[in-house]
Amino acid sequence: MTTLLTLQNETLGWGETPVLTGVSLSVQQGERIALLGPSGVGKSTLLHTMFSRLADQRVALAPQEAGLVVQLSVFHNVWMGCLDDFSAPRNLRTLLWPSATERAKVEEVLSQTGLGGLGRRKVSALSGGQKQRVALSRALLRRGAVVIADEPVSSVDPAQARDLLRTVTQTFQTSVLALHDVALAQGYATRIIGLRAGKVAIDCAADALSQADIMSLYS
Ligand SMILES: Nc1ncnc2c1ncn2[C@@H]1O[C@H](COP(=O)(O)OP(=O)(O)OP(=O)(O)O)[C@@H](O)[C@H]1O
Repeated sequence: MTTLLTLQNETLGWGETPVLTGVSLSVQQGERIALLGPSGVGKSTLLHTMFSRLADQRVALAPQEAGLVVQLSVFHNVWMGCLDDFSAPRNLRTLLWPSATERAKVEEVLSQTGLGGLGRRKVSALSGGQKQRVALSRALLRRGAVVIADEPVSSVDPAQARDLLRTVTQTFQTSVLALHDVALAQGYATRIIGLRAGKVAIDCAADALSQADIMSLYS
């Protein structure tokens, strides 16, 4: 088994303010990890730390606020996922005159996220759920060893959320997703990390946990 990152008794936070203390965990290649816990407990904080510790890997990131440039088209926002694969002049050319091949590559991932045919649409004209799927499409186009995503399907319907997580699983060998839907998390994850009151309260194989075990995070 290959270990991608390890945290050992670490305090995580922003500036002087600790959010999580005594965090010890590692992420192994091939795991599908769901990060659960009440709002504000520190899921994004932990994802941020994991992302920064994976600097030697190609990581696709879908942050909670999506990080989209809403004045640009869906195509351009998705293409951003692979900007660092190309030179600045090539990226400038793509910004102004995307080629048919580039458009087709993006269209392929858009069809996987239910956004087929919307490449030329301005992101500002999309719904919240569509914007979320643009952010996920950008991660899918990027590919990489790991995907880190913060509530990537919170604004889409349950059936679509399951389909999208299946696509994520097929594209990435390793994934760490913050989720708020416990049933969705149990269906997707091989491992669940649960945060409660500033600590890692659960770190366990998903199939070894009952619904009640998980709900204790929220009581
Ligand atoms: N970029 C940031 N700068 C400073 N403080 C932050 C930042 N992001 C989060 N925090 C703080 O860290 C704490 C934990 O927030 P975090 O976003 O990690 O929780 P969360 O579990 O992801 O919440 P939610 O489910 O609501 O997204 C909060 O007190 C929050 O204000």
